[in-house]
Amino acid sequence: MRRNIVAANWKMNGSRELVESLVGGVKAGVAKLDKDVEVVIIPPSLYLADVEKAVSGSALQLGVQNVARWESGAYTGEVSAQMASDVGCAYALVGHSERRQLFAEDDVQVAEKVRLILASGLVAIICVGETLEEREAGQAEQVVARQIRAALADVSGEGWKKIVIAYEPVWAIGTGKTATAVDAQNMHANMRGLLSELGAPAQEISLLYGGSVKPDNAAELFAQADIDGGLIGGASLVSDDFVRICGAV
Ligand SMILES: O=C[C@H](O)COP(=O)(O)O
Repeated sequence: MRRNIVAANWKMNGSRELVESLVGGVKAGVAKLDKDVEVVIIPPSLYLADVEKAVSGSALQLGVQNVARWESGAYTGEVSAQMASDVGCAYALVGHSERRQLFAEDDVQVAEKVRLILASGLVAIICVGETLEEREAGQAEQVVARQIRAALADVSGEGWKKIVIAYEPVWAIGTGKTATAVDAQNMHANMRGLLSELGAPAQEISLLYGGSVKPDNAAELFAQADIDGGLIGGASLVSDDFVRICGAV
């Protein structure tokens, strides 16, 4: 179902102390917002239980940053989609550019993970986006379309209700450079067009923007017709900033 979503990807940051201070602040701040927005906290897996405790009694949702390509078994260090669901997650990130670049996660693996995420009843937040070289070579749309087609290869029917796509230009992640609102909107409109082509209920799917979203640029980005919220990295680690971003929806 299409809805406004703001998700906090803590990446490999955090501690029990941070969980307490940050989630407490976000919980209180978001409760005061008069906004129709689903707020998702995506901490490192080790802190999921702590965050779950901290968000209890609020509407904040929980997500996992990555899941394994396998259901269960001898895969030391991995965490399955089913486990994420078991400990209270509602969302799973998949295909983040850091996973693609640093952990060689390719389109085939992303599709496998999407299948397992949906089979476990979680919503998949599928991350897509081009590098600076790809953008400068005029291939941004092509790259994003390839990533989306691959990730959604096995999705159909009810599965579409569990799909969210986050467009994150790689050159904008953690760099302070953001796509202009117009460029981001154009890409999101293309993505929605592609979803229609693929037989998805495109108007019902939430599309997020990520990449250096801050309190001072969030409102303009979120005001675009095809941008339904954001995937926030650095600014999600500062409670006031993150709450202001949630309020910008
Ligand atoms: O998952 C979040 C994105 O990678 C954006 O990170 P950032 O807000 O630090 O640029």
